[in-house]
Amino acid sequence: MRTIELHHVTAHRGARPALDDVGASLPSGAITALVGDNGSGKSTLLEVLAGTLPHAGRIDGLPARRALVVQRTDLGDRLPLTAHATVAMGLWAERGLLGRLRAADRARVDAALDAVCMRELAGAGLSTLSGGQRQRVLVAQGIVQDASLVLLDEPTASADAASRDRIDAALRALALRGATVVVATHDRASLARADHAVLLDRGRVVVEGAPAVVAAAQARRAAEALALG
Ligand SMILES: Nc1ncnc2c1ncn2[C@@H]1O[C@H](COP(=O)(O)OP(=O)(O)OP(=O)(O)O)[C@@H](O)[C@H]1O
Repeated sequence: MRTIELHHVTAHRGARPALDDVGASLPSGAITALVGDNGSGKSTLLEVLAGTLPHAGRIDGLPARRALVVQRTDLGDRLPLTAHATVAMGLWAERGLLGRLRAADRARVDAALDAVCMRELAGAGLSTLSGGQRQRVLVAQGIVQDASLVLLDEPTASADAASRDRIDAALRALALRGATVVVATHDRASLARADHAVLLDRGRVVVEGAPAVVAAAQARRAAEALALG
């Protein structure tokens, strides 16, 4: 698999550009962290990569099999679904609306639940799970799709330290099997554990490179903003 390359990518939310002339490289077999303040364009970039938001500019190397994991910890309040059924929904795009799951499908769903340590709670209703557990189920829904590009919007936002570690380990396993993993995150530990990082500010790329370099740039900018009052 090859690196995904973005060239002069621009995308609008209403009349305003939410991404403005973005250039970046997303290596395969690696985790890329997207960081930046609220409203800097992280979610917009994920949606452009997922193909759910139109854009101008060029993206080379975008694979057909893409999975987007959104941050929706309120999900179970409205849908009477078990964790297992939620993960099985990840197979719909590939297999159509499923009736009875085949043994091979069930094995894939079980493996995805295993990857986030949620197999024991497979039969639990989403509404009975904590925010962090629901988030793990959504990550499993992303894993089950066997996508070459896995996009996750703040997958550890409402997770405790143990859930965060499990999610990060599951993302590492995806990268090890060759996937390009892109994670929008505000979590410094997740940034530090990534292989590559992109810092966005108001829709533009400020710096791209090693996580430590990007973290230092982010800290410098925060200190400058504080000094300016
Ligand atoms: N549905 C929407 N309609 C109009 N504008 C939007 C919409 N969603 C986001 N925006 C705007 O687009 C810009 C980029 O938002 P985006 O959600 O991509 O940022 P983000 O970096 O993911 O932020 P956060 O860290 O808060 O999730 C912001 O100016 C935001 O106000």
